[in-house]
Amino acid sequence: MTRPDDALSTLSVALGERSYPIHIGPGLLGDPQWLTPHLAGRQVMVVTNETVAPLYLERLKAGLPEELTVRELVLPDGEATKTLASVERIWDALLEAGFNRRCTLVALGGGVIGDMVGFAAACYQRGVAFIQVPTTLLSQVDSSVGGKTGVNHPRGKNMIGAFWQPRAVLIDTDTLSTLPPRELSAGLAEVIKYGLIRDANFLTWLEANMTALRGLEAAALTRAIERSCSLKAEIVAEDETEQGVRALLNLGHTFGHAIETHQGYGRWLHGEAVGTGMLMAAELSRRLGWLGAAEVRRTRALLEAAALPLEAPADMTADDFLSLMRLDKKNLDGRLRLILLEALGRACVHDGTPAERLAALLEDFPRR
Ligand SMILES: NC(=O)c1ccc[n+]([C@@H]2O[C@H](COP(=O)([O-])OP(=O)(O)OC[C@H]3O[C@@H](n4cnc5c(N)ncnc54)[C@H](O)[C@@H]3O)[C@@H](O)[C@H]2O)c1
Ligand SMILES: O=C(O)C(=O)C[C@@H](O)[C@H](O)[C@H](O)COP(=O)(O)O
Ligand SMILES: [Zn+2]
Repeated sequence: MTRPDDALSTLSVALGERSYPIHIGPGLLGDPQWLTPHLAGRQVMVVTNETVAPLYLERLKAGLPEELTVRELVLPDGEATKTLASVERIWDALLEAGFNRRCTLVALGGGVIGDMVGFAAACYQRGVAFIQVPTTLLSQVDSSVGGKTGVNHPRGKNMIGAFWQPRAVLIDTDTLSTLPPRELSAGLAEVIKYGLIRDANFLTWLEANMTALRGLEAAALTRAIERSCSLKAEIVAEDETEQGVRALLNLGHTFGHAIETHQGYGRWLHGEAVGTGMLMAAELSRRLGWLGAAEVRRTRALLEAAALPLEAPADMTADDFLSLMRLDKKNLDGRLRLILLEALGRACVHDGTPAERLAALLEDFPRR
């Protein structure tokens, strides 16, 4: 039986009283039935950015009942704006509107907006409700789910933040029609991540469907979003605050965050840096004797098919990598903790990588 193209699906992030739904499908934005049940009270602040506002803000507002007090805040675009100063603008707007503890923040946009709005909600009057309405592939498959919120610091990525879960995640797959190809590829990096860490069958499916995904074919995109969200929801339900298994979602991120920070936030997209970082992790796993050369070639081919960069930045030395990687939040007691691959579809946390093996990888890994 084939699934109709306009079918909606709902997943759940199981966190007891704080459990929430992830609704996935086309046409969700303007339809009041999805947003309204999750509002905490009558005050709603929609936060978005200058790129997304002209595309989707009116559509979202059309789905809100008239009797609500609705305010909007349109922030500048870009990873470089993921700062405490931008979050202060959200708090200023809430105070200026006289919003109280029963207000709801709605994050309409990609992961930058989602992370900042979630953090603003976590702190405003010690915590108010928020809803994620992700509009990039990356935010639909990853950042909108799981409650990691926060901002960057000039010295390190996502260094300031809080765990704060949304009330709901509303994924309108129609929004992907306006996404630039480079952003689509960045999102595919996090999709590939799920296959690499936890689902070898999904990885095989991605290999067979990469052309359809890059061609924005609705059925393929929906399946990739559903599988990604389902894997993430499972992990978050098991380990909300990253005491154990959740760290696997960081595959490629120790290298990737170092690239993003070194290059100045925004020159490399998060997904691009993570894609290259995953290849670095796969190659290190091979050098430690866990992966075979053929498995690294498979990983590289899939990243290449997703049009992701396969080389590290030319101006980044091994020492640049190491000094930034030492700041990573996963490290404990001065030991670097890396997510490595024991097989395609199975990842582990490793804190015993010999320093000389890591240094050699960082020296040898191709640059462009
Ligand atoms: N909290 C988490 O668990 C988590 C997970 C992964 C990534 N992140 C964070 O997410 C951020 C990256 O998110 P991102 O890739 O969505 O980047 P982004 O938010 O910068 O969005 C990418 C670009 O696409 C534009 N855009 C958004 N929706 C669009 C649409 N439908 N059509 C056209 N353009 C659109 C945005 O304005 C922006 O220019 C990073 O800061 C990363 O650290 C967080
Ligand atoms: O949800 C998680 O857990 C992740 O690690 C998902 C990552 O894709 C995401 O980039 C996250 O923001 C990284 O978090 P950090 O704690 O390494 O900053
Ligand atoms: Zn990520």
